Amino acid sequence: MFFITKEFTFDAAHNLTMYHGKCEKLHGHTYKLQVTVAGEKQEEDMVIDFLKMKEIVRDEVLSVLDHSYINDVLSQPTAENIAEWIFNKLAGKIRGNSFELYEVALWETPTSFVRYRERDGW
Ligand SMILES: Nc1nc2c(c(=O)[nH]1)N=C([C@H](O)[C@H](O)COP(=O)(O)OP(=O)(O)OP(=O)(O)O)CN2
Ligand SMILES: [Zn+2]
Repeated sequence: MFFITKEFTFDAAHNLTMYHGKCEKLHGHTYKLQVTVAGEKQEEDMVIDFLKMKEIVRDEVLSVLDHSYINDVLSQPTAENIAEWIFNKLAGKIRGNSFELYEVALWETPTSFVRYRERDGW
């Protein structure tokens, strides 16, 4: 089993509406996103082409979130909810006979990140 990871960044603003503290105020982050696919090698001895991952993430995620106000997409845009939303946007697009989306990891700050997988037991 191989785990293929591609990394991205995007800039966005948000405020946590159901939160009492500094993050209820409007502020922004440069989010770091890692998308990981699990699978076996097929044609060209690749699991999935990094270029294909880049195109899918650009079309499905970055086109919506980069330079956005994330509350327009999610009413409570915690890192948890954003990572889950990204996973659900990508899962149907990154699926084949020999590979599938494994994990989305999302950094809100250099020291704070979440990882989301649809199921446990990998
Ligand atoms: N479990 C979660 N906790 C917090 C979230 C979240 O999405 N999930 N979000 C926030 C705020 O959005 C905040 O922007 C990030 O918090 P924090 O890591 O405390 O930010 P700092 O800039 O203070 O980070 P440092 O790297 O520690 O300076 C809060 N909590
Ligand atoms: Zn924040």
